[in-house]
Amino acid sequence: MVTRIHVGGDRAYDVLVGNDLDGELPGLIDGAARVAVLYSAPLRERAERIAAALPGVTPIEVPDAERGKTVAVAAQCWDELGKAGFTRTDVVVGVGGGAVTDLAGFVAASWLRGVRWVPVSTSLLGMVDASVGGKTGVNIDAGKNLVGAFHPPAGVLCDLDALTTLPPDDLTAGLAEVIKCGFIADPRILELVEGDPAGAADPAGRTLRELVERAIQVKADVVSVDLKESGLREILNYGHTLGHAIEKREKYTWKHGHAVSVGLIFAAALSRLSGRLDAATAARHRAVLDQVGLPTAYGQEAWTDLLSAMRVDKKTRAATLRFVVLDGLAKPGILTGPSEELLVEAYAEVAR
Ligand SMILES: NC(=O)c1ccc[n+]([C@@H]2O[C@H](COP(=O)([O-])OP(=O)(O)OC[C@H]3O[C@@H](n4cnc5c(N)ncnc54)[C@H](O)[C@@H]3O)[C@@H](O)[C@H]2O)c1
Ligand SMILES: O=C(O)C(=O)C[C@@H](O)[C@H](O)[C@H](O)COP(=O)(O)O
Ligand SMILES: [Zn+2]
Repeated sequence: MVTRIHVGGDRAYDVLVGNDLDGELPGLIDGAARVAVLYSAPLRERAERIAAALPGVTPIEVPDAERGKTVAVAAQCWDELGKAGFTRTDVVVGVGGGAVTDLAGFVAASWLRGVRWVPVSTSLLGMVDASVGGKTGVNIDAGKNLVGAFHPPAGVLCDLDALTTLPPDDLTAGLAEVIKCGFIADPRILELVEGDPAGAADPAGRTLRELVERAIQVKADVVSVDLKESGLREILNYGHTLGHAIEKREKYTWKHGHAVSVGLIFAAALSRLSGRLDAATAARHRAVLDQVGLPTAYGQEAWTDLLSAMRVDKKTRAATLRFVVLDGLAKPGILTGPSEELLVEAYAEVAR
């Protein structure tokens, strides 16, 4: 059974969730004479299978994970498109996790000022988050995803079969974004994870499929009305202000989902300490993240680095830091300009 989740707005498309979805791809690249297929080594065979059914393929193997999400790799991809004579009716396909699809989307957004692209999402995090919503980009030394573009895909394929080969640690990392969606919008997600943590991490199970569909729906509902993050979309950044700072400090060697997990503890602490969230809901963050084996702590000595990294967060306005917080379960809001004292107090809950 294929589930189709619609993403609305000016450039609407569908996210398909199911098994054995490769046959859907030719329909999404209609009219293209050339297709660039971007992938990294762990997805080589999958990409080759997909490429076999497409016209005029330029295969582009990129470095794996965050090592591929750089300006230098994007420039190599542009060179390949140039050599292939890639035109405005051609299509970029990204086969992989969030890092490869963010790169592929950015290459598509910047080539000839924007050509079509399709993420074939193969990681849990990619399915529930990175491939949906049109945020594309690369990391630079100054910070995570600081160079990029909003460029919605033509469609998204989330083939659940791919999750059976995903390393367990990466599957767990994806659960951080799923749990984030539970706190900001859909508490049923939290009940499902708390009630069946093993099922939540079972790539062939029904619990995980329901989690995938629910998390995609949360994201689709938000980006359908606010593609360019003029307001509502900021809620999807819950846990990310500190999370991205950790990724930068770790020179992008930490998994995004792991950093977001620590960031969720910080965001919950900020919400509680600013008097906006009850203690039980704040404590529920650590409990559920612990249950699935996600990290919830980071070093005390890192604080100064993290604070300066948070200053370049995209939600910052002038010198004012802004954080997504909760005013209750599924009631996200913004905390503007918290005192450094409050930030330090909240960080003590991460560093303990
Ligand atoms: N654009 C967005 O809205 C958005 C949202 C959330 C996250 N992101 C980005 O997504 C990235 C994280 O994505 P991720 O967690 O997928 O990490 P990732 O892309 O680095 O993939 C993790 C690892 O799993 C491997 N892998 C992926 N699918 C596999 C499969 N089916 N079988 C075997 N190995 C497989 C990858 O090759 C990689 O080694 C970060 O860069 C983050 O910033 C973007
Ligand atoms: O789609 C969004 O908007 C999000 O904030 C989702 C996040 O999970 C994701 O990591 C996103 O890439 C972060 O965006 P950024 O604009 O803070 O780089
Ligand atoms: Zn994220």
